[in-house]
Parts: sequence; C-alpha cells; structure tokens
Amino acid sequence: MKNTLGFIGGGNMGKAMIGGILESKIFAPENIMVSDLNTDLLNTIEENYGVKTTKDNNVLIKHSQIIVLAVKPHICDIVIKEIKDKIKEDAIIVSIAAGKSIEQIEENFNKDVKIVRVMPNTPALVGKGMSAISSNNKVSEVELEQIINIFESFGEVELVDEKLMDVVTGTSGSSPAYVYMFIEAIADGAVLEGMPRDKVYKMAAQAVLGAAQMVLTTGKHPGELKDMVCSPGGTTIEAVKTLEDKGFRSAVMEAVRECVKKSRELS
Ligand SMILES: NC(=O)C1=CN([C@@H]2O[C@H](COP(=O)(O)OP(=O)(O)OC[C@H]3O[C@@H](n4cnc5c(N)ncnc54)[C@H](O)[C@@H]3O)[C@@H](O)[C@H]2O)C=CC1
Ligand SMILES: O=C(O)[C@@H]1CCC=N1
Repeated sequence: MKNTLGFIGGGNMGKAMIGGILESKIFAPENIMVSDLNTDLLNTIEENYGVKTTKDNNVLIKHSQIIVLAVKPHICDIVIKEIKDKIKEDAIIVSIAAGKSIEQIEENFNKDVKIVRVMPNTPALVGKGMSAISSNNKVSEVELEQIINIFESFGEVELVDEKLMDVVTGTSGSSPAYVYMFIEAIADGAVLEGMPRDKVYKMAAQAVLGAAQMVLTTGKHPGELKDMVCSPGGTTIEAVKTLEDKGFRSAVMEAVRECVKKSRELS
C-alpha cells in the first residue's frame, strides 16, 4: 500500500499530473492507478502512460495510499459518498477541486480523514507546474512532505493559508488559459501583418517563456523589465500605449477578480 498513488478522475488536470509525475520518475507506472467513468479515456491513459486503471473508485482506494480527487468540484460530493465508508485510516486525500474547502470535504467524509488541498495547473505536464498547498491537522509533517515532493516533481510549490486558495485559482490555477489567449492574440496580430502561421506560435510562446523566466531569474519588478524593452520614441512604447488605451491591465485584473469570485461561489 505504501507509495501508491490513485487519481479519481483522469481528465485534463489528472492527466497533466500523471504525465509530470511519470516524467520525474518518483512513481513507477505500476504504482499509479486512475479511476474514471469514461472507458475510452481509461484505455487511452493505460496505453499512453502504462498505469493501472479501473472504473470502480472503491477498487482505486483499496490500491492507493494517496488518493487525488481530480473530478469537478460538484462531483467530489458524489465520489466521497461512494468511498467514505471504505477509506483506510492512513489514506491521504488530496483534493485539487476549485473552491472546495477542507471543511466541506471533512463534512462530506464525516470522520477523521487526512486532507490536503492543492491548486495545481496544467503546465504540470511539462514539469513547469505551480501548485499551492494547504492541509488539515490530521496530516503529519512527514505526510505533508510526501505530498509536497509529489507536486515538486512537476514544478514549484508554495504552502498557503487555505483562505487564499480561491485567489490562487485566479493567479496560477486558471491563468495558463489567459496566457494562451495572449499568445494566440500576438500570433494573430503577426499573421495580420503577414507572418506565416507556422512560425508565429513558437515566436510568441518563446517570448512569453523568456519574459516569465526573466521575472523569476532576475527578481526585478515586471515594470522595470518592461521599461528595459521600451526604447525612447521606439516601437514597444507604441504597443504599450495601445494596450493601456484598450484597458489591457484593467481587463486582466477584472478577469482575475471574476475567476476568484467564481471559485468563492463554488464553496
Ligand atoms: N483543468 C485545470 O487546469 C485545473 C483543474 N483543477 C481542478 O481539477 C478538477 C478536474 O478538472 P479537469 O481535469 O479540468 O476536469 P475534466 O472534466 O477534464 O476531468 C474530470 C474527469 O472526472 C471524470 N469523472 C466524472 N465523474 C466521475 C466519477 N464519479 N468517478 C470517477 N471519475 C469521474 C470525468 O469522466 C473526467 O474524465 C476540478 O475539480 C478542477 O477544479 C485544478 C487546477 C487546474
Ligand atoms: O476552470 C476551472 O474550474 C479549473 C480550476 C482552475 C483551472 N481550471
């Protein structure tokens, strides 16, 4: 039972985590099991990753010491109802559901259960994930370390106060979607100006990747890094002025706020 990891739900986030974990080799495929209602999906997962699969969530909990709830928030309640009586005492429940509080999950189980709440993101698949973690007081330091190690195997981890989890959703959980839209928009602008489409996504994505790396590596304020690109009277400041005129920053801030609001509503 030790060092066995189970995913209830093999959708977008489940698959991203499994891909990242296998790439880092901290779990062998035979020590990972996925349960899902979708047989085609399970077949694809088994084929692509070599992990075990089942349609029965109770088979999964028998096989797994660490159980990741990777289903939609409203499905968590259904799944917990199904597994709660058979859950083992030393099992650790890891919920990645947006907006689902530790307290709600405890109430659903209606008994002492070790619960870790995490907000990861899909770049986990390529080892560049960002995960925020909180846990309840049933989880020991050693167990928490074990969970942190899993999430660190595919990216960065921050321990956060649970009350900030909804804000994390708007900041790193959902933001890859905004960034893909930004990349797509830069690329469309380039196509508008005559660049072949087969070159634009690499150019735009590499610029975003490099800029993000500059923030992380230099530790400089993003505004200072932006100023380093803007030559006086040059090209960039024209683009920056247009973005300001069109409300770019305000639009992004509002988007984050709406995302956080929705996450709060889910709980
Ligand atoms: N997609 C993302 O970028 C992120 C998602 N999350 C959280 O991860 C969770 C899953 O999200 P996604 O992977 O995007 O959703 P998804 O819809 O891609 O995957 C959910 C999977 O759960 C399966 N499922 C439904 N009912 C089930 C049941 N009773 N038993 C077993 N499996 C069942 C579905 O067939 C589906 O494959 C959500 O709670 C979400 O808030 C967290 C961070 C990022
Ligand atoms: O859209 C969602 O609800 C999930 C949570 C964070 C990213 N995707």
